[in-house]
Order: sequence, then C-alpha cells, then structure tokens
Amino acid sequence: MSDVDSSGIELERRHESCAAVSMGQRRCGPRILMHGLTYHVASNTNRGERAYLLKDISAYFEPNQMTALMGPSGSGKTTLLDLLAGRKTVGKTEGHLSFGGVAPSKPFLRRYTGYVEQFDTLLGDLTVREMLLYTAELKRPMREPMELKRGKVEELLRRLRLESCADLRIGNPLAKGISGGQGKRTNIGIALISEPRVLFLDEPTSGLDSYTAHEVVRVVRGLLQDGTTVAATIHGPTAATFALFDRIMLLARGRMVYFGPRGLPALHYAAQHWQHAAASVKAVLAEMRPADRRVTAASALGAATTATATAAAASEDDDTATAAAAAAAVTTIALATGICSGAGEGLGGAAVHEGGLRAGAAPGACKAPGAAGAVACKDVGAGPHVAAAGAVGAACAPGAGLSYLALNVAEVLVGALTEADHHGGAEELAAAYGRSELRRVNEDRLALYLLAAGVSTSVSITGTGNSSIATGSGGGLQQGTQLPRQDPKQSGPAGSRSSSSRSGDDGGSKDVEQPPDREQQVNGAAAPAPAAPVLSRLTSPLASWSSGLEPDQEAIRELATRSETGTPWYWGLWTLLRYRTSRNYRSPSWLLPRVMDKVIISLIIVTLYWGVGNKPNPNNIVNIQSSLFMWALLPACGAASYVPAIVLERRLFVRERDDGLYRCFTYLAAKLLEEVCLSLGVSVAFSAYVFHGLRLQGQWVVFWLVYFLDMVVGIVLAYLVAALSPNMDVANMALATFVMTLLFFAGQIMTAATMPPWWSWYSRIDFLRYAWGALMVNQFESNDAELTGGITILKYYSLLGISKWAYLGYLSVFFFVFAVMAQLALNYMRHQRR
Ligand SMILES: Nc1ncnc2c1ncn2[C@@H]1O[C@H](COP(=O)(O)OP(=O)(O)OP(=O)(O)O)[C@@H](O)[C@H]1O
Repeated sequence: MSDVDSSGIELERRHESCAAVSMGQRRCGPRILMHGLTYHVASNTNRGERAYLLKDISAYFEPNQMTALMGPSGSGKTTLLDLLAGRKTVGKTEGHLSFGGVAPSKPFLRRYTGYVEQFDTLLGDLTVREMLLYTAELKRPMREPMELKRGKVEELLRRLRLESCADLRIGNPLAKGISGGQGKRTNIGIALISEPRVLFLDEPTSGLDSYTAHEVVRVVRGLLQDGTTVAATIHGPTAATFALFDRIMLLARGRMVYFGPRGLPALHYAAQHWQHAAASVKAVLAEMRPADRRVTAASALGAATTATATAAAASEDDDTATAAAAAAAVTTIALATGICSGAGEGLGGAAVHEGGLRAGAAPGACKAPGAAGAVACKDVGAGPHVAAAGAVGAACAPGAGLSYLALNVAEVLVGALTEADHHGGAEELAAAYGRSELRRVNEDRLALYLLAAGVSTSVSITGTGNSSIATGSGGGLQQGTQLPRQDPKQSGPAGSRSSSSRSGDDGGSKDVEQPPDREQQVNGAAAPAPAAPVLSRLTSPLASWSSGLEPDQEAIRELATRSETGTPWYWGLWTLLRYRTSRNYRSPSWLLPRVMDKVIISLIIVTLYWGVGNKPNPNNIVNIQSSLFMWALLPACGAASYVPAIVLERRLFVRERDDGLYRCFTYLAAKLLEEVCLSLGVSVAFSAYVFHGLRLQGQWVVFWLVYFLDMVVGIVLAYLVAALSPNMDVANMALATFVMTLLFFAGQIMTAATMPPWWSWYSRIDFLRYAWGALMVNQFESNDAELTGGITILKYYSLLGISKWAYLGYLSVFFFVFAVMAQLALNYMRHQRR
C-alpha cells in the first residue's frame, strides 16, 4: 500500500480517515517526524573517538501505516527504534525528532507507546493468560471493568493464536514452559494490550516459523485501523509478510540508503542507484517477465508520483482521458506494489482497487499462479482499461519468466545491501540516496508534515534535490515544538512560518514555495511527470491536511501527559502483590533460599548453645554473648539470598518500567512488602524456639524485634547493593565484603573502648552494633554478670546505660536510609547500557 502511498492516493485516503477523528469517529496516532537525526556514542573500538551509529536520518512514520526497518546486521535498526522509543541510555542525539510535532516526553513514551523488544522478558511463574491480564491490569485504566480487561486478553489470545497455550506456565530456561514462538507472541500481546498510539517492534518474527511470523505481523497490521503508527525491524520476511508493510527504510552502517515504497520501486531504485550492488538486483529484474518489468518504463518512483497528480486530477475534474491515464498509472503502481500479493488481506490490492475505481477503471479479477504459498492473487482492482489491463493480466497470468509474485523483494534488497556493505559501499549508497530524486520527494513531504504539525521550521521546497528544512534554532537535539498547538480553525499550518513563506490565505499552500522547473530524469529513465504537478498536488490540500494530519485531541492530551503510569501507585502495588507475590509464596525455589539458611543456622545455635542463657557464670558468659552475636549476624549474612531478586530480574524490571507498568517506588515497595511479610512470620517462629531453647533472659519481644529488624535491614541492604551492582558477581562480592567489615566494628571482636579513634565513626554506622548491643542489654541489664576485677560484661562492651529501645530505633533508621538509597539507585543507576 505504501507504494500507492508514494503516489499520494492512499495517503490522502488515510488522512481523510484521520481527519474524521476530529469529528469523534476514529483515533489517529501521531506522525513520527525525523530530520537530520544523528546519534553517536563514545567508540568502543577507537578510544577518544565518537562512533556514529545513526547519521542524518530524515524520514516520517505515518499513522495507519507500518514501516519496516531493514538492513544488514549491525546497521542501526534497533538503535533507531530505541532512540524513537526513548530507550537510549547513553550517547548523544542531534537533529529533529517529534511525534506529531511535539517532543515525545518520557511519560508519553512509557504510557502510550508499545515496544516489543528482541528478547523475551516475561514472568516465568505466570501462565500466558495471567501474564496478559497482569499487564492489562497495570496498563489499562484502573476503573475499566475487569470483564472488559478479560475480554481484551481473550481477544488477543485468539488473534495471536495463543489459546492452546493460554494456561501453560511461561517457564524459564531451567524449567521449560511455552515455546520460543509462543513467548514471542506473548511479548507482542503485552505491547498490544494497551492499544498503543505508536508501536515499535524489534524483530517481532525472529524465531517464528513463516506461517506464525505472517500471522503475527498480520495481527500487528490489524492495529492500523485504530490509527496506530507502527515501525518494526524485520529480518528475512517471506514475500507475503513483507507485503503487509507499507514502507521500508533501508539502513547500512547507520545511514539511510532508501526510504520509500516496499515493492518493485525499491528494486528499481536499487538497480539504478546502488552502483556495486546493482548487479544482483538487475539480474533479478532481468529474470522477470516483461509485463512485470514494464514498470521500469517510467521507474516506479516516477510512476508513483505521476499517478499522484493524474489520478487526483481525475477524481477532481472527471476528465475521461486523464482518468484513463490515471488508471494506467495506478495499475502500473499496482504491479510495482505487488497487488496480487495481497496475502489474504487485499492489502495493496484494496488500495489500488480503490484508486483504480476512483480513476475510472473498471474492476477486474485475475488468478495468479500462486507463486509463494500465501502469496495469492486476489481480486485486482485496476480493470481491463487501456494498457493497464494488459499489464495486470500479464502480471497475473502464468507465463515465462519470473513473476513478481514469486519474488521476495526483501530478500533481494537486503542481500544486495549486505553485499554492498561487506565491500564497504554503505557510504556510497547513502550518498546516492542523498543525490536521488526519491530523497527530494521524501524531504519535500517531510517539510510539509513539519509545517502541518506546527513545528517551527524554515521550509524550502526547491525541487532541485536540495530541499532544506531548518528546525528551530541550531544545535543539539531539536525535539519539536511544545503544546499548545495552533487553533485548527485557523487557516494554514500551526507554528511559525518560514521566513521564505509567502503570506496569503490560500489554505496553507502559501507556506511552501512553488518549485522551479527541474531535471525530469528519475532513476535514469524519463520521468513522465514534472515535479510541479506533484508538488502542487502535495501542497494544495495542505490546509485540510494540516488538520487531518494532526493527532486527534486525545492524542494531543496524551502527548502532554506527565504521569509515567496509567494507574496509581497503590493499584500497581496491589497488582504486583496479587500476581507476583502470591506466586512467589507458592514457589519452593523462591521460598527455600529465604528460609533454609535460617533453619540451618538456628538449629546449630540451639543445639550448640542449648540452655546457656540462664547460667551467667564467668565460663558461660562468652558462650552467651557469642550466641547473641551469631543471632545478630545471621540475617546480615543471609542477605545474599535477596540479591538475585533484583539483579536477575533487572531486564524485566527495566522493560516493565519503560513500558509504564509501574514506577520504581511501586516496584521496590512491592518487593519489600513481600519480603517483610515473609520475614515477619519466619522471625516470630525462629526467634521463639531459639529464645526458649537457649533459655535467654530479658524480653522475648526484644529478641524477636532485633532479629526481625536485622532481617529487613539485611534485605534492603541486599537490594541496595544489587541495585548498585552491574551483575551477580559484583553484587555478591560487594555484599560479602561489606558484611565482613561490619563484623569488625560491631563491638564484639574489638570493643568500642579499644577501637582506634579514626575507626570509631564506622562503628557508629554499623547496624550490627545496634542489633547485638540491644540483645546484650536485653540479656544482661537485669543480671549484669561480672567478668574480672569488678568489670561487668555490659561495662566491658561499653553497653552500660544503653537503652535497648533506642538501639532498636537506630536499627529501624537503617531500614529507611537503605530503602531510600535503594530507591535512588534503582531509579538512576543504568546498568543496561543501550
Ligand atoms: N560504542 C560503540 N562503538 C562502536 N560501535 C558501536 C558501539 N555501540 C554499538 N555499536 C555498533 O552499532 C551498530 C548498531 O547496532 P544495532 O543493534 O542498532 O544494529 P541492528 O541493525 O539492530 O543489528 P541486528 O539486526 O543484528 O539486531 C552495531 O554495528 C554495533 O556494533
């Protein structure tokens, strides 16, 4: 359809549908506008240099359209998606990037865009259905009835063909659950559950069989009717799957080497412009049947642009002759776009059908030789009218030579591009695109879109291939203008006008200079239409476009959102507890590491120090104080078992936070709550039997409180260390080292009185000191046993006169301090560098 899009017909149709949004009929997502988008990072190969991962990308992704990002591995496809989705954590971005003219804020990106990442990040303990429901509860409005949410989930399960595994546990690499393909589709379901305005997909079909891959892309395509803007990186799609895309952007070494229709026009472009890669493309074209090759006569691009003017003219003044020409042109495009490869949806076919009829051509039908599986010839709109009919017929009838239907354009293009890239030709291809007519047309349209979107621009559509768009003042990242937007009732586009713009009230086209005559050669073949009609076609309806192309009011409101999540924090907390904590409490692999260390150590303490607590004779005092020290130390040492909860889950946490499921605070609060609740039960049970087994003195409640507080301080300390550490190795090392340092300064190994003054500060911030100190005071305050020379044990350890309640208070302060630090670390530490 995009091929038709380049002609403007289909595009206009969509704009009309978008315009209807303002009348409350449909949603229309924002158009993504990029101009001169450049992204660079510190090179990891050449020290001190910058690596330009994206360079000078100027393009637009349309609402209601699906754009494929393609290119060799490492060409920058994921980088571009990350940049658009605001998920880059390093590097510097320059150029203009806006969504419908508005700089995309983080809250908007999190709440209203979906991103399907290359790698699955799912909760292994949930079933597929639960995973979708969990996401629905966090992403969809809190007040939406549960039945509606369930309905959406069931619909997605059906559309993604996940019904058969809906109640299967997702599993993990150690305990296999659903298959890789089912996991991929579940991930896509997660992104779709909130019906996002914009959807980014990074290799959504990798690991899927061709049938499922096609189904997945077809489901995504179904979103377009909701006005979603879709961009996806894709490797090696089948011809049928490729036909589901509207446009393609080809990248090589971070440079754009093609942006336009996906069908034969792209092949012709490559044959004409890709010096060193052209041979393979030309060979493919040479193999094609003459009828399929006919499109070369005017070059696909020329034909497409010609059709824009002629078909539109036909629809306006109903001139029969022009209608015929339009039909021919439209049919030519039909061939170029592979309308016979409608792949079950009548994709391109439907559009061309519409275009054909509109231009006066009679409908016709054909039966294709069924070249490649699902690539089936559908009802073709452009009828037996003038030369077009012959062309369509020839294209669809069996005959000698390679049919377009049998051709996987994606494979040919990416193959040729990869070959050129291997021979160091990426720069050359980018330069060729820079010189091409295609780029000029693209940039002219981008200029109009920027104007229509109200971006502060200086637009010059020169028609000489060097059209320029200067966005705002120079330097740094220009991310569009901010709201409020211009009143749509006002004529012309919103935003500031070009200094070179003419003033007047002719509906917006005044803002664009009419182009001078220009070279008519396109792709080496005579372009049958001059630029002027094309441009006038592009510019004349600018006024209506400027309203029709703007995101609807709802989208504008969404773009201005300040909240990163769609649901309040308490709802997020409740949902996390219901779906995750409830599963964790039932999972032995989660429970055992949290309980077993306490079981073993407490058993050792009880059996080793059985009944020592009520025998405070000088021989036993050492045993009592060392058993209390071990009791204080146990939770701190056991903290290591809480590290994986943060480190191993990091990828999931980052994805869910970036998806706007919850805030950092909500996540941490849920994690702490589930651990604290478990610790409460565990600490009561273990402290009871140890306290009585050892026949300790003082109050049991203090003994228990010390253990409980010590435990939760250890947990939050583990979270802090995990949040600060890039991986498990570092976290384990850091936590173990830190806990070891605490041993030295707790006051038991070296008493506070004998500690060198330069270390006494550390003993003050050693939470073990307060834990053990409170236990000692609790044990000996009523019976302070004498050691030697009249020195009592509390005096010896500098604990005389200490309030155990004060020490318990200090201990709880550590919990809050570590919790705040862990929250900051989770929020601001970026270990996933992308
Ligand atoms: N710091 C760096 N210095 C130099 N090159 C880098 C740096 N960081 C990333 N790159 C390169 O940037 C390129 C872009 O990677 P990206 O993941 O966007 O490619 P891709 O097209 O999505 O690849 P694939 O299809 O294999 O997923 C890669 O070639 C990578 O090696």
